[in-house]
Amino acid sequence: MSKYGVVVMGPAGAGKSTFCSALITNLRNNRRSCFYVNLDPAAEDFTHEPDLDIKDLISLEDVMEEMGLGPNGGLIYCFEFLLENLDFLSDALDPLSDEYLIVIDMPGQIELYTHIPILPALVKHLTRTGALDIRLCAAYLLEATFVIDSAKFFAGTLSAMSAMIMLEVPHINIMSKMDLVKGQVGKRQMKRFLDADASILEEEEAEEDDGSTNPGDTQTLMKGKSFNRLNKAVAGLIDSFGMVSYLRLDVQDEDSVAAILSYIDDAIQFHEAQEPKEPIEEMEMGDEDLP
Ligand SMILES: Nc1nc2c(ncn2[C@@H]2O[C@H](COP(=O)(O)OP(=O)(O)OP(=O)(O)O)[C@@H](O)[C@H]2O)c(=O)[nH]1
Repeated sequence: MSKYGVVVMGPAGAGKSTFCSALITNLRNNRRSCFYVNLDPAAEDFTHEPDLDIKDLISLEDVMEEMGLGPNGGLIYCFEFLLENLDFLSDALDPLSDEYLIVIDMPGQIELYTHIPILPALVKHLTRTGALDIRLCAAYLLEATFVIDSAKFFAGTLSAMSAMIMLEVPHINIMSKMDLVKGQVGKRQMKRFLDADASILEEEEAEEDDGSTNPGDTQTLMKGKSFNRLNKAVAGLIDSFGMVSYLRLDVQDEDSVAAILSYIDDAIQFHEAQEPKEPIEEMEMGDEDLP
């Protein structure tokens, strides 16, 4: 048995910090030990004070001021600095006993999860056998009201998929802010997206062909017949990964938070049962892993 943790990711404003807070409340109410790590160097207000805060190592405000960087460049700089100072994490996480769930709140800039190797290097450090050896699960949040049309749904799902491929840890998708999906039409619409398949695009192409529309959901991924094959290929790709299932989250509803927590527990245990442990020598981080 080892320590385990969840990395909470997703675009800006998706509800990551609110979800972390709901998760911590649930864990504490059930007398489970948790350790809250804030890795957003710009985050200010917290419902639960972080046990470890990247701002104690480096703050985005200072970096922007002193290095003359903008918010995105500044964020990358903060993470590069964190990677050069991994003892900041190790010193705090290493002494924790095995029953702790470590909740890691990430910033909303999705480039961190999609195309630069910073987060994979960080995850490697956290999970490395013989070092911190934390069993990690990734939770990727997308906001329900944002993904209620298929263009945004597929764009969001592709970014979630990209994070999954980059990190190589058990991954769950979460549709957040479900309380904002109102009315029968909205709920019916959302049901199609919670467990979607490529046929969503086909249905919409048929609707466009016969001129009919679906309230609040009239876009295909890319409009126009010439894009039909590309739309289908993208949808088929997502389908083949089995990635288009979302857990629903309404932070006001404790049952939805508890259900997600049990998925996190299961994902980590399943992964632990499946994955042979990698020896520490093979996981040594080389220069090529660093950004
Ligand atoms: N109605 C509703 N609002 C929510 C929910 N979760 C978050 N919010 C609101 O959405 C806004 C953004 O929430 P955060 O938790 O700060 O989102 P975040 O993903 O951490 O944001 P960044 O750190 O800026 O990327 C806040 O105003 C929250 O109160 C939810 O489940 N329902």
